[in-house]
Amino acid sequence: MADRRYSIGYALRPKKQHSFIQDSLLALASSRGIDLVKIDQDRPLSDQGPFDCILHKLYGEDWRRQLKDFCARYPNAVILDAPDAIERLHNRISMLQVVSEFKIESPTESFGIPNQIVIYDKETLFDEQAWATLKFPVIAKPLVADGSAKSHKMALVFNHEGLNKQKPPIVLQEFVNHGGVIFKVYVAGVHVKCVKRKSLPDVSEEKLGSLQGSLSFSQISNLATNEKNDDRYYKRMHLEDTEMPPQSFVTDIARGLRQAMKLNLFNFDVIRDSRVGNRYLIIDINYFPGYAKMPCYETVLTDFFFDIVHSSDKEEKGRPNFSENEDGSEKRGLNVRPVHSCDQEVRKLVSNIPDGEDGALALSPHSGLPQCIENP
Ligand SMILES: Nc1ncnc2c1ncn2[C@@H]1O[C@H](COP(=O)(O)OP(=O)(O)OP(=O)(O)O)[C@@H](O)[C@H]1O
Ligand SMILES: O=P(O)(O)O[C@H]1[C@H](OP(=O)(O)O)[C@@H](OP(=O)(O)O)[C@@H](O)[C@@H](O)[C@@H]1OP(=O)(O)O
Ligand SMILES: [Mg+2]
Ligand SMILES: [Mg+2]
Repeated sequence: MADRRYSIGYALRPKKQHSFIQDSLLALASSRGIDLVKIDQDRPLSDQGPFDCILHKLYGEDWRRQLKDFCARYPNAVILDAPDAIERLHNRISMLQVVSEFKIESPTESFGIPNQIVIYDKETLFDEQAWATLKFPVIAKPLVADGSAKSHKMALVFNHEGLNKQKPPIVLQEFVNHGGVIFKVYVAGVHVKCVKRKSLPDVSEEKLGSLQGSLSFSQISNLATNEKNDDRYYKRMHLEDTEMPPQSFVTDIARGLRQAMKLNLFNFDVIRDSRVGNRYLIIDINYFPGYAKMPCYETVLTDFFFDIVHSSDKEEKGRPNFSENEDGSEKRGLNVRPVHSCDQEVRKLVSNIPDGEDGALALSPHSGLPQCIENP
């Protein structure tokens, strides 16, 4: 009997669809028995499918209702992810509260969040006592993180004068010097991948005295990145010398966050506190981020989809810990394999482009197709 095929419906905004649903992803998923099918947003969801799983990044009451109706009709379908779980990330306070909800054992590294307060109105903004516990510079971030352009508009505030311009409700978060490099950790179920990006430069005490008011910016780490965050990008952005945080440490944080939030698809931004060297601060968590910028995104996402549809076979659907071993430890997926040259693998699959000299390809344990291998 032919192997069963699985169908994953996706509902994304046009920009997201364009970046995420690439031919290379469709082809790799298809080769492993998974069809990614576009959901027609002009028709009721429950009239479409059936789908084994729904992948979505849409908001609003109508969409929630549609998901509910679909689940009533297809109770075995997996929804990635539950709207209530995603909701927590739409507020920058509840977003980071989750960081205190789990612990990890590490003899050398520690993690947390920067000092921060929330300001709901102008009066409190002018009330010195409210922010007496904070040290300048601070970053003023809109409290709401709903994906709108406005929700990404931030300001680096150097002194009291700079606070006057800010429009509550905002979070005031201490700016922590971190060497101008941010780590973005992409999570798809048990699969975890950390990349480096350019960030705001450090602000020295001497410079702080001479800086006026505030400086506005938006999505700084996304500048110049519609490209993959690979070695070429690191070289161009002079990031190649920055040491990565230990992979086991970021994987442990990813698992803690995933289980506490009950989310499968997110990334989190981490900075390394320059004053403490081995202390890491989580500053942002995003639902369904720009995975396509991650090296090997096709392989990571296909592995994840494979986990999901096969765990739903075993009626473990929707559980964030679907891929744990019997003793409770996680199957690490991508993390345990030495990897290099992933684009080649996918290009070969899509268009039969032959391997170059460095195209050392390993065989997939599942399909016999070449696996994504990354630079060690
Ligand atoms: N506490 C902090 N200390 C130092 N730099 C920070 C801090 N918070 C934010 N930044 C810098 O500001 C940038 C934007 O902040 P943040 O990630 O919170 O915004 P965002 O709009 O939610 O970003 P994204 O595009 O990742 O969703 C970060 O990438 C980092 O460069
Ligand atoms: O495309 P979307 O609108 O989902 O934008 C998301 C963007 O992904 P993109 O690169 O695909 O644009 C993400 O970038 P990376 O962290 O991966 O760099 C990050 O900025 C999210 O915060 C954005 O989601 P939002 O907060 O605005 O909902
Ligand atoms: Mg961010
Ligand atoms: Mg964000």
